[in-house]
Amino acid sequence: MSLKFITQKVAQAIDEDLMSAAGGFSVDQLMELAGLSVAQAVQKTYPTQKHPRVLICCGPGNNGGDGLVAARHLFHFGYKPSIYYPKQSKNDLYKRLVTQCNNLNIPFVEKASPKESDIIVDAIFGFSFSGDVRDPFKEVVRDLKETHVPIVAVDIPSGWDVEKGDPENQFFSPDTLVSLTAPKLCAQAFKGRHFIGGRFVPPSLAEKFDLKIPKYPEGDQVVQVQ
Ligand SMILES: NC(=O)C1=CN([C@@H]2O[C@H](COP(=O)(O)OP(=O)(O)OC[C@H]3O[C@@H](n4cnc5c(N)ncnc54)[C@H](O)[C@@H]3O)[C@@H](O)[C@H]2O)[C@@H](O)CC1
Ligand SMILES: [K+]
Repeated sequence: MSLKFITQKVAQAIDEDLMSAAGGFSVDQLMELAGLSVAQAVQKTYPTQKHPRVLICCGPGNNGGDGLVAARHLFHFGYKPSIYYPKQSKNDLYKRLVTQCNNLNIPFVEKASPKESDIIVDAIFGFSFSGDVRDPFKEVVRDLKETHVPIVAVDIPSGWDVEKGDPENQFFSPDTLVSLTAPKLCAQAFKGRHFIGGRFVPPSLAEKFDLKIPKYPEGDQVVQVQ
């Protein structure tokens, strides 16, 4: 089945539609399902016994929120997550997600150390990223290019232009990408393992934006498309 790759504007419009009065969703709900998708993609690809230590790098927006949710699910799946979250949001939703992780004794680390992990989840930037990477994220994005630890990117590989991707290979290319709702244009050039997640799109919305949502197997929250 062919996929529909969407622009940054369309990704934002879908998000707004889902959370409009007509769409009826809250951001918490969507983030919960997005984070669960990411955790499932990790669990399907990197078994707990072989890859217990997961470093989750979280950015300041909703992509980072997906990472916090994924950390909690990964803990319950039997992994040993740790979280690098250098620019913590003061928004109530994020504070609650941090509390939930604290209650599981998931450590928040001062520095992202790829060497001390078996998998890295890149939840730094999503579809609202633009321009050049600014601090405090320059160093971690650079470190991710140098590591050989497998990286699972949430929605967009951080640093990549949402539409143009990374034509000059300036940034890391993840082993696995979990596109939420629908892949963005940058994913057209992606050659690695590719999942679609975020199983919350009603058929009417898929039709409105002409999305080609692949068939999810049974109760799975992700479907592998490449
Ligand atoms: N509709 C969907 O499919 C859903 C999307 N969700 C997630 O939400 C993401 C989008 O979230 P947001 O719109 O909050 O945005 P992002 O999480 O993409 O990032 C926005 C944040 O990054 C900062 N930023 C942008 N460019 C930067 C740069 N060059 N250097 C440093 N910082 C920069 C902004 O100041 C802002 O704080 C998606 O990619 C996805 O992961 C889910 O949480 C819920 C459902
Ligand atoms: K990301």
